[in-house]
Amino acid sequence: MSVLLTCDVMDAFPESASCDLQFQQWGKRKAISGWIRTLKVYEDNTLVRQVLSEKSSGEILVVDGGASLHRALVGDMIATLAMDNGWGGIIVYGSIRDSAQINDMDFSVKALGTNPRKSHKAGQGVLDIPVMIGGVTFRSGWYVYSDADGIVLTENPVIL
Ligand SMILES: O=C([O-])CC(=O)C(=O)O
Repeated sequence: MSVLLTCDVMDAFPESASCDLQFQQWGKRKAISGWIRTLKVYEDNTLVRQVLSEKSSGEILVVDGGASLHRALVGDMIATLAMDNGWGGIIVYGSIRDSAQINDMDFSVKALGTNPRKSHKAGQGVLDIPVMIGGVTFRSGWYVYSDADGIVLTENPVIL
């Protein structure tokens, strides 16, 4: 099934929320879309792993990691877990590691950058709260399109 591209969504609905932040992208799945789940953490990926351990019908986990480039919130093990559980992709406002391995996966991970330093495991964080990233607010239950050109949010899936 082909996924609607961010440009198509913006051309059809120019007032849609387009994230200005320039993320890096890893994984072979270059264009994804899906319902959003949000998670806010800081240098602690316990809840990232916990949420992605749940089965999903293609949702995209948006992790607000406070833009920290100091510790990786996702590595190849968590990315594999997410893919195997049916998640549509992961967007991290922070860092990842094992980026070369993730790049070879049939999955999509976006993040600000990479750091090999591992995350804390204290279990702190908040699930399903609105998070503001790159000038737009990601909300659980909204819809997201993500591809090589950017990230666009809509309240519901766009039908063209
Ligand atoms: O377990 C972690 O903290 C992250 C990681 O390296 C992985 O997912 O492979």
